[in-house]
This record gives sequence, structure tokens and C-alpha cells, in this order.
Amino acid sequence: MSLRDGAAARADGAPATPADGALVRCVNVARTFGTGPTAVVAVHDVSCTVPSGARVALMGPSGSGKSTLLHLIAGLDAPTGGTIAWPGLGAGPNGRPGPIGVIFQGPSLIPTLDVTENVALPLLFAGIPAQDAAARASAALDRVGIADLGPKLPEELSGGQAQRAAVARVIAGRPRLILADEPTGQLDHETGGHVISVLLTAAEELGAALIVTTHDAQIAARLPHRWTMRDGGLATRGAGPGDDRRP
Ligand SMILES: Nc1ncnc2c1ncn2[C@@H]1O[C@H](COP(=O)(O)OP(=O)(O)OP(=O)(O)O)[C@@H](O)[C@H]1O
Repeated sequence: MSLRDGAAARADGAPATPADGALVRCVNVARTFGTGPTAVVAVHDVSCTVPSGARVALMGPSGSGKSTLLHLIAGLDAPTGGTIAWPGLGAGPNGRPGPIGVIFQGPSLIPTLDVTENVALPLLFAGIPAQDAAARASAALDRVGIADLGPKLPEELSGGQAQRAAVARVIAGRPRLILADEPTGQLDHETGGHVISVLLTAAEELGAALIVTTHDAQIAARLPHRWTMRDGGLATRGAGPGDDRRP
């Protein structure tokens, strides 16, 4: 698979094009770690489409392959089988798919940088001039309700504030797809609910699709589309209230 391949063949053989509204298309995707008797099949035979505007809760037991699938969709990892294409996103710098924002499990802020610098850093890496990056970082922090925390170091933030900062870092990049890997896993229920609200608002304002992995049924209920993984496969699909679309 080439990460530049923005028009890989669909399962029916037709080219995937932005015109069909698909941001991401996975066809028979597999990811095996290692080889031989100790190989771990983390994901197998997953076919799914992420339409623009999707709001997906990706659920499933621990070890069922959710994070692995998310990393594949993000283009941070390559499948060992099948194809992934990003027909609605195209290729960004370095051949990686175009604007995708990823929020990882647990703390992800660089401890020696203040919050504004953390949010601005990916913009600097993307070649945006320092002054513009700082302005976009401040605006993103304002959007998630922590404008006053810009000068703080990550260690001075609560868990919920740190996740808001992680959301701000994603917003600043203006992604068309946001992937959040258990963004509320280390937060109490109420704080987690606020973080999901911030994510949903951000996705709405950016016109971005959103996939959130979670073990929390109440968090999942905030998203209309439900995908469930089991033993590396996508076991059930659709299933949000009033929505039976296939993934
Ligand atoms: N880098 C790796 N090397 C080897 N095995 C891995 C690697 N990453 C994941 N795995 C294995 O792949 C399987 C799926 O892991 P994954 O993290 O995708 O599950 P998950 O559903 O996200 O779990 P959780 O809900 O606990 O985060 C597990 O058996 C895991 O041990």
C-alpha cells in the first residue's frame, strides 16, 4: 500500500473518489505484529468507510484492535494486508494522508513546553511561521475554554485540562478527520463528558469527521454511529439511534 494512494480500488473494483464522500476507505485491512508462532493478529479483514461528517464510537474489549485500527486509519502505521486509501483527504507532507488530528491515550503533552508551545509545535513542524502558529494556538485554546492556561506547564494541569489542551492541539491543525483514542479513559465521568462535548463542538465547527474509541457506553451514546471490534475484526456495525449505515 502506498500512503500516497488516494484512489485505491474499492471492494467493487471502482475507483474511490472524493465525490462519494468517503474520507477513508479500508478494504480487507489486516495488521499482524511479529512473525512465526509469536505473531499477534491485532486486526484482520476489516473493511469500512469513514464518510465526511461521521461521528463514530469505536468500542470493543481490551485488546480487540481498536487502537491498532485507529493508527492505521491515521496513517501512523501501515497494514500488513489489504488497502487503506484516503480518497477525501489526499496526501499531506511526507506522503502521509492529509489533515488528520490524533488524540492519543493518556498524557501526550511535552512536559518542558508550556501549553501554548505544545499546541503550536505541530504547526511549526508544518512550516507555519512562529507568530501565526502562536496566534492559532491561542485561538484553539480559547475554543476549548482554557485560554488562560497557555503559559502553564503540562504538570500544572488537571487531567481534563490536559485533554482539552490535546484537543486544542488537534483543532489548531484544522483537520478534516479527528481520531481520539480513549480520550476520556483517565478522567472521571463528568470531566470525560466535558471533553467529549469539546470534541463534538470542535468537529462540528471544523466540519470534521470524528472517531472516538471508548469503553464507556455513556460516552459512546453521545455519538450516533457505533462500530464494535472483537478479536481484531469489526464485529457489528452502524447501530446508532436511527442509523444503520455500514461502516
Ligand atoms: N506494537 C505492538 N506489538 C505487538 N503487539 C501489539 C502491538 N500493538 C498492539 N499489539 C497487540 O495487538 C492486539 C490489539 O491491541 P490494541 O491496542 O489495538 O487493542 P485495543 O482494543 O485498543 O485495547 P485497549 O482497549 O486495551 O486499548 C493486542 O493483543 C496487543 O497486545
